[in-house]
Amino acid sequence: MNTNTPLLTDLYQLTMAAGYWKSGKAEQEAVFHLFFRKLPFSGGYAIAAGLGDVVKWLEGFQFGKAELDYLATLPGRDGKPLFERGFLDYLATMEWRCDIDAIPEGTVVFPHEPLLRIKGPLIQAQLVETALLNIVNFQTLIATKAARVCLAAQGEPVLEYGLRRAQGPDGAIMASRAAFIGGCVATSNVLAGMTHGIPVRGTHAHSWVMSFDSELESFEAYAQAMPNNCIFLVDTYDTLEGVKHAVTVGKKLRESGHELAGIRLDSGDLAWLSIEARRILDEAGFPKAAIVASNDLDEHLIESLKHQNAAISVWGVGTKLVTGGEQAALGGVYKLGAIRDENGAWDPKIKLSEQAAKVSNPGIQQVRRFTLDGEFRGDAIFDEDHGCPEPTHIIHPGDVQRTKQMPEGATHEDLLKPVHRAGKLITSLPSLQDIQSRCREQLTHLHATIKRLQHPHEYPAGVEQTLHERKLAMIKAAKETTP
Ligand SMILES: Nc1ncnc2c1ncn2[C@@H]1O[C@H](COP(=O)(O)OP(=O)(O)OP(=O)(O)O)[C@@H](O)[C@H]1O
Ligand SMILES: O=P(O)(O)OC[C@H]1O[C@H](OP(=O)(O)OP(=O)(O)O)[C@H](O)[C@@H]1O
Ligand SMILES: O=C(O)c1cccnc1
Repeated sequence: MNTNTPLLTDLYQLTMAAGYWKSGKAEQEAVFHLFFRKLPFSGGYAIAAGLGDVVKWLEGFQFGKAELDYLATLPGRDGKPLFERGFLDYLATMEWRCDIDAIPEGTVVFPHEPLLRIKGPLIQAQLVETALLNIVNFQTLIATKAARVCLAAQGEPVLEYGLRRAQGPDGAIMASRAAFIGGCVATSNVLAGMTHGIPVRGTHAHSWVMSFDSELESFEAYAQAMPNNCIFLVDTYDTLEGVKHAVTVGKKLRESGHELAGIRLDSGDLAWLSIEARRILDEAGFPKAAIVASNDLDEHLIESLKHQNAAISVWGVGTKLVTGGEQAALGGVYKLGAIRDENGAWDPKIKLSEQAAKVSNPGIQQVRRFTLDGEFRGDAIFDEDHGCPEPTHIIHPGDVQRTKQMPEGATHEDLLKPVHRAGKLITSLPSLQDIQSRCREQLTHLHATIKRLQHPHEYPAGVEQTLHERKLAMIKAAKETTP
């Protein structure tokens, strides 16, 4: 199915677009920000991901004949066409003309920070909301999960095994991409390998063993067929007997000039079995044979197995990685920050809420990150139109009592970088490998307490004080004028 079309959207984006067109607001310049309010997995950080696919999706942002013909068939509540011909003719000539600034993929990010900023004709910036959220929410969720899993594995390789249990074919490809960004070294998903250049790896299933009269016979046949990819799944009948069969075949492999790459454990007590398997392999002269483990793993189980001194050297993680496990979605949102008035001045916009953390930030936002002694020390969300005063004070987005000054002597960097200008890509996008390296490097700048799984320390990310004060004034004014 081709999802590279502007129809990958909610109908209400198109009804609003028709409204903007009809009321003469379509071309009015607006700024939207895409951000999330709450970190996933009760964690201490998230990893930005999805921008590469956003850029690809926007390459297909044209209303072609098929799309327009379909839209022309949609009925309103009275049975007459929902969309006027004039509006559809306008869509037919539409070309993507917005500016995009984005936090590069693989960057550690925090609540309320715009991951994407879209500036351009109101109608266009509005029409892309749903697809951008779909792409960025999912990939940021999975890249974050992968980073957590990989940190728990303490640098040992993590393989992504999720295709069979992912949320559909497209979700699986995006999950493989995001999992690689978060630190997985390879995927079992061959199409993701071809599409994104992710290394592919694989062992064999229980069915292979079961299709032979004995396990030993199955390993021997596999060694004949795949002498350069021998990782035997040893738990079909009796795991430690399976390890011994792997050793028997490993010795024959060696005689033919090949090496036993390892074994895979997929059930039972993975700590005890891995320790026993390691002993058998070492004593038989296979100290380099890897022990791969799989079976419903996630970051918590991996951390527990590490505490139990499991002798696992490669981690195969599927379902809980590619689906997000305990968290099915990242709740990222897309909000209007400002709109240009008739005089050409930016008019900041705010969405009110009873909950402080749900009141949107007004203006044209940028994120400034402060680094001291190689450690990320805090982020300030500020309005680019007003600048970021120094020294910089930030206010906690959900609790105005909590303020913090960014440390003196810290260096700083603005995280949102130009990607599109007037609809054209003006930067070269990094390779997936470079994005993965960035993610790994970024995580080294976070204090260990922010990365721990249980009750992590909260990273200081907040609204710059003068922006906060303007926001308070806008809330007050809005409450006074709202009937
Ligand atoms: N030492 C361990 N400590 C904590 N959890 C473990 C340990 N060993 C295995 N597990 C996990 O316990 C869960 C249950 O594993 P177990 O193999 O007993 O059952 P299972 O998944 O039903 O087995 P099967 O795959 O054969 O159906 C799995 O998620 C597995 O990863
Ligand atoms: O547990 P996950 O993290 O989702 O990892 C993927 C799982 O998929 C396979 O099991 P499956 O029973 O589908 O097939 P197999 O064991 O016969 O290979 C594999 O053995 C893993 O257990
Ligand atoms: O290659 C493997 O071991 C594999 C692939 C997919 C799912 N589970 C295991």
